[in-house]
Amino acid sequence: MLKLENICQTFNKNTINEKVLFDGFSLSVAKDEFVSVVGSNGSGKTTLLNIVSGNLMPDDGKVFVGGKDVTKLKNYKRAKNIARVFQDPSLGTCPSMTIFENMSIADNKLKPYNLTGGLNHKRKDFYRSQLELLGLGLEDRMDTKTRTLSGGQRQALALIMATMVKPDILLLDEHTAALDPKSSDIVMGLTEKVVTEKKITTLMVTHNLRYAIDYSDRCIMMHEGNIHLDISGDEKKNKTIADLLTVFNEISIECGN
Ligand SMILES: Nc1ncnc2c1ncn2[C@@H]1O[C@H](COP(=O)(O)OP(=O)(O)OP(=O)(O)O)[C@@H](O)[C@H]1O
Repeated sequence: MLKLENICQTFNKNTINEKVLFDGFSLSVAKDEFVSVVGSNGSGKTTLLNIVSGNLMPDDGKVFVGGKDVTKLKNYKRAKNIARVFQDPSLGTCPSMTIFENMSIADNKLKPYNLTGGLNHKRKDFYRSQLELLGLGLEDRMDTKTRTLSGGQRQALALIMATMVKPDILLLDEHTAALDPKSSDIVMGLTEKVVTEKKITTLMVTHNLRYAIDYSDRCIMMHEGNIHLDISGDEKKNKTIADLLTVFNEISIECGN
């Protein structure tokens, strides 16, 4: 479903701050696979998501989604097929609009004039059923402005909005990092439910090693723009957080951190 081939990316080329991040980076993600991406600060996780979403055009290499070469496609065009939930709960929803208005906009995503499409009252029952999936009672608060929701509720809503029109790929960019431990667990559980029920190919960047092991089909650990560890199946099942931490520390020691 997703393929990155020989990606090269250097920041601040030919300056004293030159940073070669990717030098022939490749990754393939199968359809419906849920991949967690962990790694130290600066290892390239967010840049990887930016390259997939089209927010950053790599210096070299190719990006394929569903077999189609999207390397030259701008981010707003890729948004039809790729959805993203960010770390900051305020980025996924419009705070001055109600839950219903926010969902109408997300629902009209693929229509040509989505802002003028207006509110689709005929779809209200569908929106309600989507919100019911969350089990947070938001279906009874559809006229509530989203700015009055908690961070966890907003992230849960952002998740539903991002997946309401099923994307080919869902990018989760540390989407639980700004939440308290309980809300974070709730949103992570909801993520698993939504992604499994809707069968969405997912790439989740997280610093939470427990989430990385427990919720994904496959876990990759990045280090300095390379994949240092790539585990799935029984190999992943048998790994503990302590095992992952050991690998993490080994890399850091090699680096002299
Ligand atoms: N626009 C940019 N200009 C210059 N350098 C950049 C830019 N974007 C990323 N970098 C550099 O590339 C490296 C990887 O950054 P990236 O944000 O992808 O790491 P990360 O793994 O997501 O880190 P974190 O866990 O801290 O979010 C870092 O050294 C960063 O400073």
